[in-house]
Amino acid sequence: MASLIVPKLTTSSQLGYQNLRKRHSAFTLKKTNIMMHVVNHNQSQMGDVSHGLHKDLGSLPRPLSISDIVAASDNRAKVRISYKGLPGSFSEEAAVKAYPNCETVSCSDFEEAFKAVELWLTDKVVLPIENTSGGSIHRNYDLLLRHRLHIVGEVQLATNFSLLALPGVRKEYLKRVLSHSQALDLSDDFLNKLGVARENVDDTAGAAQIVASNGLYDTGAIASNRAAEIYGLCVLEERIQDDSEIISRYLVLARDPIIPKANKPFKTSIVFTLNEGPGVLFKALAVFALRDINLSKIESRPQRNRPLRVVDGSNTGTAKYFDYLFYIDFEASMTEPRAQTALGHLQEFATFLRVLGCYPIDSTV
Ligand SMILES: O=C(O)C(=O)C[C@]1(C(=O)O)C=C[C@@H](O)C=C1
Repeated sequence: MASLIVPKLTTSSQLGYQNLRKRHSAFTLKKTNIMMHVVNHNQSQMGDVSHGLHKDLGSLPRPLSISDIVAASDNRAKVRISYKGLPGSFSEEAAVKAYPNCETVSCSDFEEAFKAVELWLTDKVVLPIENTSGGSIHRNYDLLLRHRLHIVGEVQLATNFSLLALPGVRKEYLKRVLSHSQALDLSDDFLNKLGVARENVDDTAGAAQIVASNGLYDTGAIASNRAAEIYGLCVLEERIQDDSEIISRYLVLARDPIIPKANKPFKTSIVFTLNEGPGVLFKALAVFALRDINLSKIESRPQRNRPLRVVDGSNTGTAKYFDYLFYIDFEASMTEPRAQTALGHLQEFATFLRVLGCYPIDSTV
């Protein structure tokens, strides 16, 4: 029987995590506040010691504790959200859609964006997980398991790509186009007709930023209209993607899970492993069907730390099977008895089971 893993809160004394980009002054300021809190606290304690131990102990500053940090973050007016990319990227737009008054914190990769939450530098991280044209972003499924954050929300966003260039540049001047690899792939027909070279960069907004800051008159960028505004580029053509409509789905993760409410439809995401055998996956899926619980997504990923399972069959000899992790999203809240019994049932034969989060369904685009 699998044990249900209740993820632990990850805290750290590494508040001086230095690698995050400091483009947002508000973020740097807040970060400095936390740092200063720690530094001031230590300095005043040292001052007391140097003047002898005559002071009333009650008046000495208390050591900083986790509750101070929690209180500090609760008092902040704005939620801080880390994301991979530059301002103007689609991930940032997803963060703003979910939390319109948030402070967004740009990070150079997903690991950094996750670490920012784990080190209490930001409150949440936004992670693209799938889109209707490109499918699942597999690497990001792996991140869900590698980190101990909880999914607290999902965001669906219409993703429309535009061709951007410096003011005065016309399409026929362009020799190459920069963008995120997926944005280039999903605009394949348009780029073929344009007959330009393609170059991958980290994110769509990064492409716009490179064109603008280097004054590249022969280079276009595929990015959003918002990125055009931010980096002072012109929109040469809108909605250049091959599929007329692309919807991207992002997950929002935080250190603590949320308590599901009854007034909204909720979804639960889980990951589990199974033993080899006939019909085991069928049985796993049946625990939901039996309780009339709709599954909205199923994904499998290799178990990278143990990719092959060796099974010794008495008649068939030794066999090696690929070993998988199964990720499932089902449309029920963890507060519902049918969801709890379904997971209890699954635990009877799953070899590992973890609830990644329970969160309100986003049905808006
Ligand atoms: O490059 C960006 O703007 C991103 O945010 C990356 C992102 C996304 O996460 O939505 C953008 C568009 C692509 O379709 C794939 C990835």
